[in-house]
Amino acid sequence: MTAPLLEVSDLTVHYQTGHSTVVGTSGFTVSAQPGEIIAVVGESGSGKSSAAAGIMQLLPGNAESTGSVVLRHDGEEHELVGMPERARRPLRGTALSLVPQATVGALHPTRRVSKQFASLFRAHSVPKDEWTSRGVAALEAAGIADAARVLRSYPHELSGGLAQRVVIGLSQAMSPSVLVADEPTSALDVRVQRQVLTVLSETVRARQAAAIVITHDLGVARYFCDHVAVMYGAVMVEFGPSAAIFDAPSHPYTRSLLSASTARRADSSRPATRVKRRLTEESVAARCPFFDACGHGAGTVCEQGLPGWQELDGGHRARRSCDA
Ligand SMILES: Nc1ncnc2c1ncn2[C@@H]1O[C@H](COP(=O)(O)OP(=O)(O)OP(=O)(O)O)[C@@H](O)[C@H]1O
Ligand code: NI
Repeated sequence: MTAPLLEVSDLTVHYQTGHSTVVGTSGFTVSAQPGEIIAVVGESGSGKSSAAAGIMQLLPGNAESTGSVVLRHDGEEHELVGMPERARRPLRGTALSLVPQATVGALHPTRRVSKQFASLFRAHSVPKDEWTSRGVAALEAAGIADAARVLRSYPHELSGGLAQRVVIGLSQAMSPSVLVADEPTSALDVRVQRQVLTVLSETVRARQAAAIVITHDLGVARYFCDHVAVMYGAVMVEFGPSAAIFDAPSHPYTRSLLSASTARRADSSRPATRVKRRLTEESVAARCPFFDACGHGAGTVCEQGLPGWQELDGGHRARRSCDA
């Protein structure tokens, strides 16, 4: 097995609010091999964006992160946590790239596509005489046939699908080893979403890069991603190959997430929203995050600390102590 491109260990993100410290994500651990796409799923507030921002080290001012995020790019190893921002900045876009949310706003509306490549290339000191050929190559890699014309176009002259290919071309123009996409397509209609994800997954696999894709869409996790991480209450509760997660979900939360999505498809009603607790490091460590919902009463094993990982088959694991 080759060394993973991304190795995240025990990543924790805390937010300082008025008088308390809120946990965004705790103990997030994942690694991605070349060509691998990992989905992160879970309900709103479960810590997906906190994990993504922690990996990118693009955190708001009131946030603090601990743990380790190791990135391998061009034969070099970079530990992003604790690295001074001026050393980290040049790695973004080149070694590690954030795929922006697929909205019209992802492209500058009044600048030709070529200009948007130019600012990227300038920022990363690409020689000027290579800008056009590299822009064309990046667009072609994103499946755009008439790349030279698209490069000269303004965003409003492009269809939504084409604009999205441009965004994906831009995010990979510097051949980053790792892409992080937080809900990349949630603003698009379903048909365009699938086109974008097809391009994204094909380009990542073709380049043998790796991607972390945060999504609310279980279909995306199932059909576009190799592995799935399931989050609940700021912690990862299950991880495994997509087929294992969808065919043999183990954690009671994963099961409820999958059955809620099936029920929603059947009768279009939404599952009941749970009351959110503000999580602290103590409350995360105290019990299974799904304790309130799984029905096992007080004093049971579920309440005796955060369950450790149980290894199942083929890299599939779940953080569970009870047999619910
Ligand atoms: N800037 C912030 N300041 C304080 N708390 C925050 C901040 N950002 C996130 N949180 C808290 O961290 C927890 C995790 O939030 P996060 O945004 O990571 O979840 P998410 O899974 O991405 O949710 P969504 O699906 O709604 O995007 C939540 O309790 C949230 O309230
Ligand atoms: Ni989010």
